[in-house]
Amino acid sequence: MGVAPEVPLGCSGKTIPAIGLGTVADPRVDAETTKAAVHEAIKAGYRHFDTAFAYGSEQPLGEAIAEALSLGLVKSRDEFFITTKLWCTFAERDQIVSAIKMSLKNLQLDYIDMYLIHLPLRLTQQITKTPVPKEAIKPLDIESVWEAMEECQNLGLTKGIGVSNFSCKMLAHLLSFAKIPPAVNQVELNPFWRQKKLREFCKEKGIHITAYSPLGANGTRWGDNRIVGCDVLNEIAKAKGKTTAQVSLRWVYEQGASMIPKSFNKERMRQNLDIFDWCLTEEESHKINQLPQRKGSTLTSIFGPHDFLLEIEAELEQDSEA
Ligand SMILES: NC(=O)C1=CN([C@@H]2O[C@H](COP(=O)(O)OP(=O)(O)OC[C@H]3O[C@@H](n4cnc5c(N)ncnc54)[C@H](OP(=O)(O)O)[C@@H]3O)[C@@H](O)[C@H]2O)C=CC1
Ligand SMILES: O=C[C@H](O)[C@@H](O)[C@@H](O)[C@H](O)C(=O)O
Repeated sequence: MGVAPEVPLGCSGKTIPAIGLGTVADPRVDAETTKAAVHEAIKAGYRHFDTAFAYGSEQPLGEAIAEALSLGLVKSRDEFFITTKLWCTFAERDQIVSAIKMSLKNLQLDYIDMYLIHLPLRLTQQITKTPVPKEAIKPLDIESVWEAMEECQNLGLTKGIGVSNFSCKMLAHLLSFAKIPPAVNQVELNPFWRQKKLREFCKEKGIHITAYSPLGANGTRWGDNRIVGCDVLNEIAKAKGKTTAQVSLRWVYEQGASMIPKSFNKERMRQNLDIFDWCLTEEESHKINQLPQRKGSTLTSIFGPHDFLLEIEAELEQDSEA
């Protein structure tokens, strides 16, 4: 296995590597660059990778995995933990099994480890430009969509199923009818978006949280340097001989979540793995827990300022209240 410890996947008895590599580059990069970054990450010890149909990174990730297996860098497919996501244009009962099969083909895999509903909404058309027209954004028929997600797991196309960007309220509704409960909710989680309510709810219900944008998406269009440039985190980092990025990732790990920081830079991807043999003191955690809350990526910034999206955002924001 890789160098990252495994953390429990809720109460399932299964585990997930505590850290994985995110694969969305912004600005977007070509497939060869993504493939080369994944190759470097595998050499550094990463075994958990996060992708999505929408990212366009499934194919280069699949190629890098196939190459690592054929070179003997990794002995068996089972050593990897691969998450991918159902895109909103396929979020309908009768399209989901073919959507996962498409992702499997892109990834050159027989099964996925974790298949997530990417967002709590459906799109009736591909996004060609933003803002997306209001009439193209529809609510998710979660009961029938989840039934198809369960079918994916029952068919052996994925080992686990879960969701992404779901609120406590959405999860409670899902749990009320799910035959297979969601194993994961992948959400933004970092020292500036601490998701206290959501973390407590998920802990109680046995739903594992995976943190996206654990570094505040530094340098991307949907993020900024509020984490890597934060004086409080910087002070803690200096005292420990670490970087602010490492302090942020360590804080996420100490909340029991797994995380998927993206770095396509050889040194930084290695730096991000080096967070497991030291810890934050109570005082340091206390300081972090006082930082002002500010969410990075929002649905309205991706799709446009539509009322339905504003309602979802308001619901998601309640879950990060202190
Ligand atoms: N489910 C969802 O809706 C979402 C999922 N995601 C997933 O989560 C992943 C990670 O989230 P993302 O939003 O990309 O943001 P991150 O918080 O992981 O930040 C990534 C940015 O930080 C930089 N960076 C990485 N390591 C360091 C470091 N040690 N010091 C300073 N800067 C660093 C990277 O640049 P560089 O490469 O140059 O190092 C990159 O620009 C995505 O790639 C994607 O897989 C993301 C958003 C939404
Ligand atoms: O086209 C839209 C994009 O795929 C967007 O929804 C995602 O990139 C999301 O921000 C994520 O990173 O998961």
